[in-house]
Amino acid sequence: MPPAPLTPRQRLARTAAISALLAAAAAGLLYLADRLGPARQARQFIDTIEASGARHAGYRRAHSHGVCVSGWFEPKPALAQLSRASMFTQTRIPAQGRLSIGGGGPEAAEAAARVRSLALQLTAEDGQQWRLAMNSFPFFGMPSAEAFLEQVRAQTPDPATGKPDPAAIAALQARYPSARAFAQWARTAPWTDSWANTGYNGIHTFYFVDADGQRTPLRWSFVPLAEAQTMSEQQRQHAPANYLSTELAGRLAQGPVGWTLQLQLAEPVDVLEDPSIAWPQERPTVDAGTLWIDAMQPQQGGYCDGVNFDPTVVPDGIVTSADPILAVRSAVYAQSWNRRLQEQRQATEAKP
Ligand code: HEM
Repeated sequence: MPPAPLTPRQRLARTAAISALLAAAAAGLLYLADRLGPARQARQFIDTIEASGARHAGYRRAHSHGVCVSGWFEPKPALAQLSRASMFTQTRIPAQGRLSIGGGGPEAAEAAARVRSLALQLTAEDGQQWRLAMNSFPFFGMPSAEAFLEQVRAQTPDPATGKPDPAAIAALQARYPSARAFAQWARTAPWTDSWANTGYNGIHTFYFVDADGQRTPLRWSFVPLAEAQTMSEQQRQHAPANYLSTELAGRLAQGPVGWTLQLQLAEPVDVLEDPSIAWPQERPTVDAGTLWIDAMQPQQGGYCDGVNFDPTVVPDGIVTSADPILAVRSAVYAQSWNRRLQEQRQATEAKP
């Protein structure tokens, strides 16, 4: 016997049920695309970086060479006015970090690296953390993660020559003004002779959120207290491989080294979500506290080796901007961290 025809009410209920199922499936797919998208992009990034010659088992895929450092941060009252982060009401915040050089392998010559870096992890008494990973350049060379991936590909040595294809590099510079500006910075910026007299820039926009929920867009830099001394090209070429580590150890034997945390406040015209565009120097700044480093240890076996200095780890009172490069960094660093920890575990298990 054929089924009885549906009443209008039953037809409506069936249509509603099918629509609900379709909506749930679509929402599920969107969720999966969102979850898998960044992870897939991160794997692609790390695979490309490794193919460019930077696969050093057990080490970071970038900034592989560095030392662990520790000390404390002394916030100024101005900081607690801009951000309600609980740590900014403390007089001292314990700081752990890592000083490193950009690119290169774990054995890279320290003084020859154009880019130097400072990563930090500040931990509040209530356990909240603020992680930062900054470089000595004042803006990023590429306006998007996709453009940066293109650059990593272009820098991959051609098997025939053992060098990157100069035409590919030139093409990138022709296409991206920020790449040209970066090359100009790399050619002309002073080469200081110490990690301690180098400045480090956050370059991404973050929001500081005060007790009333007021959001201030800003970027930060750590400006060295140590006097700048520069190195000539000849001095750099003849410096021992561990020049910066030895120099820092000598300084720390005399006492702590410091940097002022300087906040640069945005004007309404400033581009918030593109770290390849530096804000004009005349923007107002706030001196927000002092970082002191008083100890260092080798990264091998040091506590910083196992830390992922993901710059999107922020306490309540700091909010990341929608800068897409910042989001990509988070996924890529996790991928790099996973791979190196897995390799370290395998190496330990393989030991007799
Ligand atoms: C799409 C852009 C970027 C990619 C794909 C990328 C990639 C990486 C990777 C793979 C690592 C190793 C992470 C680890 O194993 O823990 C790393 C480390 C680092 N990156 Fe980036 N990076 C990007 C942009 C930036 C920017 C804009 C800055 C600074 C302003 C920066 C600063 C650093 C620093 C300081 C480290 C070393 C952190 C540490 O000592 O653990 N990176 N980066």
